[in-house]
Amino acid sequence: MPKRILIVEDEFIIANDLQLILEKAGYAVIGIAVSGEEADAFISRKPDLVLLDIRLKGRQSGIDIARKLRTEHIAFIYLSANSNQKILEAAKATEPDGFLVKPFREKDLLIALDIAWYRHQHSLESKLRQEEQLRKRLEGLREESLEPEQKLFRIAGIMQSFIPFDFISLGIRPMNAEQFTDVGYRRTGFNEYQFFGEHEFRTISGLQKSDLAKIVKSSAPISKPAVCNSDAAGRNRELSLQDVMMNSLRFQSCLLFPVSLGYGLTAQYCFYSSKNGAYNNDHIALLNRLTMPLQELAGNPVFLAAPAVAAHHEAVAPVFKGIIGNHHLLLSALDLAAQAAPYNTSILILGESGTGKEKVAICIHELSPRKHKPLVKINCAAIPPTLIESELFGHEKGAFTGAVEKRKGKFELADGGTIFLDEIGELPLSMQVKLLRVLQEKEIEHVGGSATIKVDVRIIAATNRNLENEVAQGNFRLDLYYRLNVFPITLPPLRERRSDIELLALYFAEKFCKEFNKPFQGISGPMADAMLSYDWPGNIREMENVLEQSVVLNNGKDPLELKRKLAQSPAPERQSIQTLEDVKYIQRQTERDYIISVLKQTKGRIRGASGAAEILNINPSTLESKMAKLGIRKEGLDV
Ligand SMILES: Nc1ncnc2c1ncn2[C@@H]1O[C@H](COP(=O)(O)OP(=O)(O)OP(=O)(O)O)[C@@H](O)[C@H]1O
Repeated sequence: MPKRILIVEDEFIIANDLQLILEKAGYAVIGIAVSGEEADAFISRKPDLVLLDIRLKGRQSGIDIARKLRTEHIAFIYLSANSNQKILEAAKATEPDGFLVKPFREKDLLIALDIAWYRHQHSLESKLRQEEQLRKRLEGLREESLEPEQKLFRIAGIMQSFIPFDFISLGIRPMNAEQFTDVGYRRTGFNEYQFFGEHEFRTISGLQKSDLAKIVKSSAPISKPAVCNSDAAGRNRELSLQDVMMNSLRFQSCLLFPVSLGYGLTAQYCFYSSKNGAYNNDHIALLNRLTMPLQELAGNPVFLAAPAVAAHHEAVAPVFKGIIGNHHLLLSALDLAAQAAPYNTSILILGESGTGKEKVAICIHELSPRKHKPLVKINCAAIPPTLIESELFGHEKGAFTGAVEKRKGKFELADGGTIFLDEIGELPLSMQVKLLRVLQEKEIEHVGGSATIKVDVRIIAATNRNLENEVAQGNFRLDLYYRLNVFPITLPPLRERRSDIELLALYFAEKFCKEFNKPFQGISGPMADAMLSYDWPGNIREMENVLEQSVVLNNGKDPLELKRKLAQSPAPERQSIQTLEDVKYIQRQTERDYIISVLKQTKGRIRGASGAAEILNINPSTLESKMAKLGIRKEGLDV
């Protein structure tokens, strides 16, 4: 059946042209609306996709219509000649499935439609599947005989990837006795929570038992879901428990969701986040759809008598093995990873060099049903452009000089499993077309061969580049970008999650002490201070190197010390070389120092005649990849 398109455009000639192009390409145009009011009538007929001009006749703009389309889950593409930044920002916030700047070519329109439909289908389909899973898991809890506080603990684990929170609580309103009975969990890691009963609520708020109960009793009961942000003006009402929590634990936003339990009782679920503006109508809509199971789970009056359990940390499952940290930015990224892992959706991991993109890719594979099949990694920057096609897709015997025998490519090797395309931003344009074909057709051809080979491979790509900029500069294909960007996950740089520095430092210190068989005597005060105030341009990889160096050069009796200043990399002090690790370490430092000195000589220039790559006689992409691995940043060279 042809896809049904609605055109919302007040310029008659453009609308007519669009209709002709669309019908020629096999789409069914269900109508042309010139205003929001006219569009409303067509939207009720549920088009598959809407082409939407931003400026329209009448009171409503295209952006107003877009908000409705979003809630109705209808795909839409903006068509606009408007480049006003403010309007573009507002348009972006409605999460369009595409954007075309007028005037555009027929070809651009058809590609945009194709991509928009693919993106919409994938995101909607996966959202629905995930929501179904969520409902089933919540309903499943009913069958388990769990203590009330265990129940909220399990609800927390199930909800965390859908509604981001740093704290979740549940209380029954109104409170009858002068007794505080709310329970809560503070998120301390991926699937790790600290229990909060009356004692913990009192400790963090500094309130007496009776004062806390009084606050809850005097807070106006809520009957409708509500979102509050810490920057909301005009707080002239009575202090509520949410205010106490937001102030004491410095939360920036909260979402209150009441469910009626009958007999005048309401269960109040409350989600708190350290991020301002973390909650929106989509979260409320999701909770509304889950009212039944949430009601049944809270409806047990035993909740009222939740025993005060001592604070405990509990790790449910080590799903993200070896990923250290509990900053909310990291945890939100891991939530997304856990959500996407079970499906075949392509994933794009974004983040600066050394933030853990590869590590997260490995975890996603391990969490997917493909875990018993291979995970094949390929660094697109490290392979010379002339070899990359045969590396990825394999070659026939004699396909080129040196191809002495037929060889399988990485895609075939990864069949049934996952391929991790690291530094995807470095992929030459000619290869980008071929990769797009694999994504669309799920088949490859050997270099020098003509037979097509079916492959079943899930793609996880990663980059430290801003791909949108690369697209704008013509270095990356827009269609491939959209295909890969179905599920983006951004890993925060270490300087944006400073609270994890200590945890990571201890983790690496202990790891290397074990590896080099040295007792761990702690980290010296000056080293800890320096690490906490440093910006870590090379992120976790740089920290790992720093700790490795400190352990290698430590005498096993004193606490670890910094062996070089963190801001720059001065020439290494001469050290006694006793083990193979010492040799490897010094080799790496020497290579790092040599590359830095060449880069300083070329004033940071890598490519072109007399660039660092030419002087070092290596490929520029290989040099960039080496720099990333050795934690060298052009910005930090001081040239
Ligand atoms: N959260 C973490 N906990 C512990 N170790 C980590 C964490 N994140 C990354 N690492 C370690 O830091 C190093 C760099 O991580 P990784 O190679 O995954 O980064 P990357 O973002 O893929 O880097 P690049 O962009 O340079 O390829 C690895 O040794 C990895 O094991």
